[in-house]
Amino acid sequence: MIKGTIAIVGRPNVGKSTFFNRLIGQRKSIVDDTPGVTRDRIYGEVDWLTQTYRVIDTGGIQIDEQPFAEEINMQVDIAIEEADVILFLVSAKEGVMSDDMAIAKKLVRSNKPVLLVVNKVDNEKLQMDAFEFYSLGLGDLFCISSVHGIGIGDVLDKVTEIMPPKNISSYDGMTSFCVIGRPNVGKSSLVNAILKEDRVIVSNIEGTTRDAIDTPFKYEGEEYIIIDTAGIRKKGKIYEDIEKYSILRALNAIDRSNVVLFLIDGSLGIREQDKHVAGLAHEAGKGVIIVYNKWDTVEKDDKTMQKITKEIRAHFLYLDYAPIVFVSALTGQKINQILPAIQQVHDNCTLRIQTNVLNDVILDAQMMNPAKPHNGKQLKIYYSSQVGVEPPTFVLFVNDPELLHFSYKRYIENKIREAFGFEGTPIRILARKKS
Ligand SMILES: Nc1nc2c(ncn2[C@@H]2O[C@H](COP(=O)(O)OP(=O)(O)OP(=O)(O)O)[C@@H](O)[C@H]2O)c(=O)[nH]1
Ligand SMILES: Nc1nc2c(ncn2[C@@H]2O[C@H](COP(=O)(O)OP(=O)(O)OP(=O)(O)O)[C@@H](O)[C@H]2O)c(=O)[nH]1
Repeated sequence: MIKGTIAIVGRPNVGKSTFFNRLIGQRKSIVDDTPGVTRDRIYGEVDWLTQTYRVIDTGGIQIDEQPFAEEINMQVDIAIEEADVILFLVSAKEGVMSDDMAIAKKLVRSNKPVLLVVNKVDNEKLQMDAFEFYSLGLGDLFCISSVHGIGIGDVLDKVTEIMPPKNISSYDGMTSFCVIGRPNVGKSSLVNAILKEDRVIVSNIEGTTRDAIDTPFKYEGEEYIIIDTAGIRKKGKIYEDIEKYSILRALNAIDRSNVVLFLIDGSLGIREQDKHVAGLAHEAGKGVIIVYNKWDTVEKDDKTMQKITKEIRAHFLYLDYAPIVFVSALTGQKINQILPAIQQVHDNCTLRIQTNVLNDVILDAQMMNPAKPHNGKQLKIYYSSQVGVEPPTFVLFVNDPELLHFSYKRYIENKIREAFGFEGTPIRILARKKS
């Protein structure tokens, strides 16, 4: 689980993206395997000791035709809004610049934990030069060289030390969910339809979901909470028009949710941008429900639903576990299917399978269809056990983890799903060598 968000800020050319890539380095290749996810990504994850943090490179958030000072200003605003800890990057090669001072001033006022990180300290001489950054008034400094990978661990140690604890436990016992989707798919309308009262402003102008907060409510004895995805409050429309920023907002909401509703606009059908959104939902390891909205606008006969289901499956192969519901937020058609679906999916996300029952299924699967030998070596699964929930995570104890190939893992996953359901939740399967 993500334990907090780190944002990198700094003026251009101090080495933010080099540092960012260094942080997310070893995980990048895994994440980039998800199809449809933006390649020039500005967010990633870093594992440090036992924790996982989200990292944002604000340097990648740009607005067209904005004066340069405006742009940095916005990047710092976004970091202050989104991050739990801010890493302020400066460069020992260039020394203190006026833009550094402007950023420092803003950060000091923000009351967020800030670490001053002096980059490009490639040698000892530059280390001496770094001292001038004490003049920025941000306290201790961390000298690093992103290119050479020096000093990064000390920064992450400090991040771990000062990261404020996440206050997610207040939502214990409730099912939290968020609604994500391209602009204008009907997110606010759906929230309103679920709540049956106008707590969220609805309008047909793109990017108008604002000023909402997490909304708890009760339905048939169960407690739910809708996690808000609104943009920076009252900072103006410009922020909400930035696609990369809306992705960050969605990530933040997804982190805090048990279940994600991924909305598609039925009046337009599946669009390219939907793939980015779907990728976010899938990567997070949360429960996912695909909601095909504006069903009222679709001309249909008795085959339409089947046809669209096929289309959705073909476009979002990696979300094959997610149930699909067809609704109209406007007319209220089939809206009553949503909360039961959320509840069911959340139950599946937290389902625990008894070890002996699980082992029966896995051993049967293995007997029916043993793994194909690889270089003359045959995979053997001795036993397995479920080690986690949200998402359900299984460890297979095997003779050699290298022998567990993607297709066989897929086969085992399908057998687990056949036996236990798990609709709506991704499943993780890991292989360990039996000791
Ligand atoms: N010597 C040295 N050069 C570095 C180091 N880190 C980054 N650089 C170089 O500094 C230049 C700028 O690096 P970037 O990572 O693109 O900087 P940035 O802050 O992301 O720049 P913008 O994208 O303009 O915001 C590149 O030529 C890097 O190779 C370092 O630790 N030492
Ligand atoms: N016909 C029809 N129109 C809908 C439905 N749901 C939403 N709309 C309309 O679609 C438009 C956008 O709805 P919103 O709920 O504001 O969409 P949103 O996704 O929150 O939009 P942003 O805040 O821009 O991201 C409004 O004009 C809604 O009335 C639906 O089920 N059927």
